[in-house]
Order: sequence, then structure tokens, then C-alpha cells
Amino acid sequence: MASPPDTSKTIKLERYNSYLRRIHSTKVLNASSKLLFRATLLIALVLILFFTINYPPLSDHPQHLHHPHHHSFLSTSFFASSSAVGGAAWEKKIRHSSTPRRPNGFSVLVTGAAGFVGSHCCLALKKRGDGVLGLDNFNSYYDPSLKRDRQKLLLKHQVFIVEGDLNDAPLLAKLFDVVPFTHILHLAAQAGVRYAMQNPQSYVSSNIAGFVNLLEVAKAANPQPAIVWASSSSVYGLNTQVPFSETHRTDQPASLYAATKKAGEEIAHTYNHIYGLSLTGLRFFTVYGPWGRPDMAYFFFTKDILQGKPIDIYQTQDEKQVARDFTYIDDVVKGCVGALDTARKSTGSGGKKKGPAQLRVYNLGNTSPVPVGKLVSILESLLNTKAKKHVIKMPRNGDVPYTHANVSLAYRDFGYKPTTDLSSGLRKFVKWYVSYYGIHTRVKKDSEIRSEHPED
Ligand SMILES: O=C(O)[C@H]1O[C@H](OP(=O)(O)OP(=O)(O)OC[C@H]2O[C@@H](n3ccc(=O)[nH]c3=O)[C@H](O)[C@@H]2O)[C@H](O)[C@@H](O)[C@H]1O
Repeated sequence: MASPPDTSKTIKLERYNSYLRRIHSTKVLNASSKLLFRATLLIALVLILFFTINYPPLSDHPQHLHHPHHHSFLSTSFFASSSAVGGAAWEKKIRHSSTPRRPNGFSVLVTGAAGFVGSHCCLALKKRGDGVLGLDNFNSYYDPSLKRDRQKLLLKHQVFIVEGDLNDAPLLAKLFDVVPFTHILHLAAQAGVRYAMQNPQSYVSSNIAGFVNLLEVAKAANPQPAIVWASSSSVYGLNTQVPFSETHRTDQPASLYAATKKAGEEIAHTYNHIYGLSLTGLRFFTVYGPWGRPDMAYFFFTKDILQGKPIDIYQTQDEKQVARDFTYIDDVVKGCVGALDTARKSTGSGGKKKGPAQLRVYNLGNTSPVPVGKLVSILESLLNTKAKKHVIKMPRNGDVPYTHANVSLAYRDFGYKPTTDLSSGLRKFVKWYVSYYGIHTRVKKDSEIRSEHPED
């Protein structure tokens, strides 16, 4: 009888083989995981190197990268470009934009650079050879696409705007770390008289908290910059003496907007007194012109007249015409530049006052008030279109009935002399408006307007 085959050896052999296979596969596994580990290490090293070069540590401003205004750091810059806030490319842009190109040129930080007055001032300063860096939060108080278009215009002239908020102290400190600004032209604000009843907090946040934040950074900077900033004709409030002079009372504001601007003037006094900051407040009188603000009456009147929509023309409670000392943008820009040119250096350093510093306030108006009804009839002529006019009593919305600037102080100190009357200025505005919005209409010549409005 054949003995059954001895399988014990085969079984042993198979076990041995499977043992060998296991050892082998573990070795392979070990080798591949080692490879994976090394590759991961390499990638991590490369990434660390990349971030160290492009994003040096903001150790003194830790919360900056998490600020809501800089979500673009993660969403776009991380993948798409290397010009994120704090990066080497970003710093290069900032330095390039703010470096003067004329002997003894200024290096100016312009806040509100994508705004109406801000964008015009940036261009004027850049054109004469000053270094200009913009700051703007591009908020949506009015159509941000207009702000973006102003930004594009500035970029063509090598003016870079940092996107950020006045209340972002780490960002402001970072800007001063990178650039020794000689001046700040502070024009960022929550503007508009009537909107203050709808959104009071935004006035406190921009015009008070934001201003204080900027002053805190400026006082600590070395060297301290000289600061020129936008106050407002509205601070005259219920003052009845005319024309408004800087010596008249300004303690009766009629709107929260006016109250925050007046607060700004008092805050300026404090920072000048304690820290030796050189501060100049400019009281703008209803500034208008090309690239203007869509929330202002002359702008939305133009839009509504062209669209055949009715417009409200305010009258005082005793049925008198409401009037404004409308001031053309180019005149105001000259005033801003004049104020910068005559601003003396701040005297403090590193947050300590070293001696008395300059503290000034000036009216920048046109010295020639025009009733709103007249403004509308000039627009009607320019646009060859009749407005649907609703004359109504001025709602209790913070508006004052009348403004009229005495500008002799600004004339004495820096030769401020407005030269643009309302019809010439509005003509320039309307020409810009129809071209910007692609409207086909013939805008009347200055001579035609003048013959229709001889007293202007
Ligand atoms: O000098 C300033 O410090 C301010 O100027 C500007 O305020 P204002 O002078 O109020 O300009 P703006 O709104 O264009 O109204 C013009 C006229 O139209 C009248 N007005 C207004 C609206 C309307 O529907 N009807 C009307 O008659 C209205 O009663 C007024 O008489 C800036 O907006 C402000 O930010 C601030 O800088």
C-alpha cells in the first residue's frame, strides 16, 4: 500500500515561502514609505523656504493676516501672485510707489486714495514727482466699480493702492515700517450728510475710531509725518455769521457727520498738543467734478435728469432757496497741495513730544454760493433736457440751508484762490459723465452756457 504522500515538508516549504514574501513586501513597504517620507520632508522644506522669502514674519502684528479685509491673502494672492500683504513683492510695490522722483520730494500716504478727492490728489502729487502710496478699503457706500476704475487710472501713473482699513492698526504700522512717510494726506472718511441718519456707526468707525488709529500710528512713527486731513464745511452747522470764517463758532453741528468731523478737529488738537504732530484740517465746501461721488446731488441729479426721473429740490422751512458754495475739484486739489507744501514737520519722535508743533484749520471753498435750483438749471442746459423738478421743504436730515466760505486764511498762507465757476466746472463734470457712462449727447460749450446763465 502506497503510503500517503508526506505533505509536512511541502507545508513547511510553503510557510517558509509565505514568510519570505511577507518579509519582502514589508521591505518594499518600508522602502516606499521612506521614499514618501523623504518626499514630504522635501516639499515641506520647499514650502517653508517659499514662505520665509515671500512672507517674512509679522511678529509685531500677529493678527494682521487674519483681518477680514485681507481675505484676498488666502483666496487669491496665495496661489496667484506673490504680492500679498507683507510679502517681498508687496513691499517692493509699496517702496516703488512712495519713492519721490524729484529732489526733496515728499513721500505721501494718501488715505481714501480710490475716493473722489483722494484719487485727484494722488495724481497731482505723483505728476510733480512726489512719492505716493494709497490706502483704501473700497467699501460699498457707493458703487465700488467707480473706485476700481479710479484705482486703474492711478496704477497707470504708478500709484499703488493698498487695500485695507484705517482701523487695521497692524497694517498701518507695517506701512510705516516699510516707508518713512514725510506726510499723510488723510482723506478716507464716511462722507455724506444725510446718510448719517441711516448708518450712524459707520461715521464713528471711520471718522473717529479710524482717525484715532491713524494718529496713533503716526505719533509712534519715526520720523513722525506731517498730517493734512479733510474736515468739512458742515462743522459750521447752525452758525449764522456769513461768509463762514475759521474763527466762527463750530459747536452746533446739525448732523452726526458734522459732529464726527468736528470731533476730528478736537482730536487733532489733542495729538498736536501731546505728541507734537503737525496737523492741518481742511474744511471742504461741497466739492464736485469729474470722477465725483455718486451720492452727491449734482451727480445723481445728472443721472436722474438723463433718465427722465423726478428730482427733489430742497427749500428751507421758510421757503427760501437752499444754497451751497460748490467748489471745483481742481481748486480743492491745489488747496490740498498748498497745505502739504506749507506744513511744518512734526516735532515729536517715537511717541514723545519734543516741542510745539503746527496746528491749522482752513476753509477750502469757492466764495460764491449758488442756490440748488440754479445748479439744476445749469445741468438742464448742459444736458439739453428739462428736469422733472419737485420743490419740497428740506427734510430734517442734517442739511444746513446755506454755506459760504471766506478763504482769506488759505489765500494768505498758501495762495489758495478758487478759479472755476459752477457752470464751467459742471460742464467738465458732465463731459466726463457722458463719456464715462457712454451716453451719446452733445454737451454745450462754455459760451453757450454763459449766455444762458449770464449772472453766473
Ligand atoms: O461741504 C461739505 O462738507 C459736505 O459737502 C457735501 O454735502 P452737501 O453740501 O450736503 O452736498 P450734496 O449732498 O451734494 O447736496 C448739495 C445740495 O443739494 C441739496 N439737495 C440734496 C439732495 C436732494 O435730493 N435735493 C437737494 O436739494 C442739499 O440740501 C444741498 O444743499 C458732501 O456730500 C459732504 O460729504 C460734505 O463734504
